[in-house]
Amino acid sequence: MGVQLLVPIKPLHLAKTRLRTARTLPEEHPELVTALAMDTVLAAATAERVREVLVVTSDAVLTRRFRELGVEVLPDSPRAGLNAALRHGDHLLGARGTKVRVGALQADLPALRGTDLDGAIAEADSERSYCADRQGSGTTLLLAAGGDALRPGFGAGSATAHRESGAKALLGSWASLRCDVDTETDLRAAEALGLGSRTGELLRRNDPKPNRTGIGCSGTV
Ligand SMILES: Nc1nc2c(ncn2[C@@H]2O[C@H](COP(=O)(O)OP(=O)(O)OP(=O)(O)O)[C@@H](O)[C@H]2O)c(=O)[nH]1
Ligand SMILES: C=C(OP(=O)(O)O)C(=O)O
Repeated sequence: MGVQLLVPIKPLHLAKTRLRTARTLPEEHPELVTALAMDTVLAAATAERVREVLVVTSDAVLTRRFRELGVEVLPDSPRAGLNAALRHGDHLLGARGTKVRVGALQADLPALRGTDLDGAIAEADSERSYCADRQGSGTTLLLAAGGDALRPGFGAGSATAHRESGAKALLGSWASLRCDVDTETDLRAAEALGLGSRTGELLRRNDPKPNRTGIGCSGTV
């Protein structure tokens, strides 16, 4: 049957404000956010237990870029906020009559492996379930039970919120599914696991670090 995964992404000019890494130039930040999300979505699409991956966004550039890749994009909720965006996506699928089993996947999992996602979906069985991030506080994946509503509780401390709302904690190791990237430290952790090609290429292009001073920075000095 397979899961329909909603991947919410903020407008590029608002996204990933904590991820001001010195490894990309400020003007490259939208490209970094896009690369993280594309690596996430393309990896998720390789999972055998995933039927389709749908991006939820109001950003015109992201909409065009994902559609060019053949990924369906749902319009964001008129009401701001991550949980509203997810409820809106869930509602749109229900209204179409195409809803099977919905899940929400964070858009910042650039080391994701389809096999880890398959492992989590298998462990969830048919129950409403969540996978916490590597710190144990956030949530990287939330799966609804069967054709039920998703009931997302994302935000600070969402792992606890999801557990307290009755969702089952998924306990497998799945390092690539738990490694969401909010900070430079997270980006290094994802890199150690192996980044997807888009994020990896963007960072490699900038190694050694971007030269903001105009003073030579390659080779020895
Ligand atoms: N479609 C949509 N996605 C959202 C919205 N708010 C947050 N998201 C997405 O939800 C995910 C989790 O949000 P955060 O981890 O807080 O990411 P962020 O807000 O981009 O990062 P910071 O600015 O560093 O807090 C990210 O993929 C966001 O792009 C929203 O209003 N609409
Ligand atoms: C919104 C969340 O993401 P993050 O921890 O990445 O901010 C969450 O985990 O619920």
